[in-house]
Amino acid sequence: MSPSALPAARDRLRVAIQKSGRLSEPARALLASCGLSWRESRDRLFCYGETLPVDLLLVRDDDIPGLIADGVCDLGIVGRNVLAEQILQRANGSGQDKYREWRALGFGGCRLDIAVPEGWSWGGPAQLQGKRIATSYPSLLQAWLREQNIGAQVVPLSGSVEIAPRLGQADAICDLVSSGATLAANQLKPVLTLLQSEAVLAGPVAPFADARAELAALLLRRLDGVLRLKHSKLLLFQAQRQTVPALMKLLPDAEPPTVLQVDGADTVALQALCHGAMTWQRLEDLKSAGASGLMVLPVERMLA
Ligand SMILES: Nc1ncnc2c1ncn2[C@@H]1O[C@H](COP(=O)(O)OP(=O)(O)OP(=O)(O)O)[C@@H](O)[C@H]1O
Ligand SMILES: O=P(O)(O)OC[C@H]1O[C@H](OP(=O)(O)OP(=O)(O)O)[C@H](O)[C@@H]1O
Ligand SMILES: [Mg+2]
Repeated sequence: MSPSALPAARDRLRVAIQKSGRLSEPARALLASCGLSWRESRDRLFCYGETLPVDLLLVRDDDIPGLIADGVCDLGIVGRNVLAEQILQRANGSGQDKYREWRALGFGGCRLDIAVPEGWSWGGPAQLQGKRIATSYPSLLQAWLREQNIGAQVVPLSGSVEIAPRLGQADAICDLVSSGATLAANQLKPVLTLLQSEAVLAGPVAPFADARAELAALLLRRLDGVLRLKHSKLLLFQAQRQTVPALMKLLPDAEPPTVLQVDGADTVALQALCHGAMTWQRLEDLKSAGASGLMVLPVERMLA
């Protein structure tokens, strides 16, 4: 799109998410937990924001970076794997990035791995010299091969990459791995990780120059609050004052606690916001160190 065709100033924010697939439900749930709600359209492609002027566009995940680059959408939720691949592809053409990762969102985790037939004894990246590698991420793979100074042939495929070695199309593959079940089913083993991926919020490199700037800042503030509290719990307990330092050593992930005197004696009540997982084992360790009346409460929202 030429600069003159850029969309006019807008006072609503448009966020693209995957229409259907692995990221669609968690992306929607995350935005809803930021206080957004939408009126459903009949075609389920565009949802009008009701609580805030933030609309949703439901699309194929691969289209999200391009929609942001063209200014059709302001923000998008997409896998880092897709974003990184398209940033490289576009950089080849223009040398300029128009969008970037704004926040990692903590779901949709997977890796972009190189995998080889189980029968290979793996001796390191140099073993890929002169080999054919099938992938849906040709730019990321090409960039890595260049960096490693390995001459290998990249075989681009849009899907079912794991079957390529069995079909004789390639010697190795470079594809997304989560549980590893698909690799195992195809007698392949992972040997290298090129990228650790998760869903990310993508947005333009240049700041918004109209009302969208404030809306994006509001959304980011809420997102940060939600992401920060994802695993956080409020821990309540009682203890003897002299045991508090030892107990706090067991809570390195806690914010400085609020300490309240319970009676005239030495007993105090503590409340501490803990950011790590509050497992049974941790509660039992606290009890052994002198804590009593332990209670773990969920934290829904926080505004610093
Ligand atoms: N096995 C996996 N485990 C976890 N996350 C994954 C896995 N495979 C892919 N992902 C992540 O989820 C994203 C979306 O995957 P999905 O399979 O839904 O995409 P798709 O088939 O390309 O969908 P679309 O129809 O929107 O193009 C991927 O880009 C990646 O970030
Ligand atoms: O390590 P695993 O847990 O087995 O997951 C890895 C598989 O998941 C994805 O495929 P998907 O299931 O989305 O199929 P598709 O790529 O054909 O759409 C990815 O492309 C791998 O093939
Ligand atoms: Mg896709």
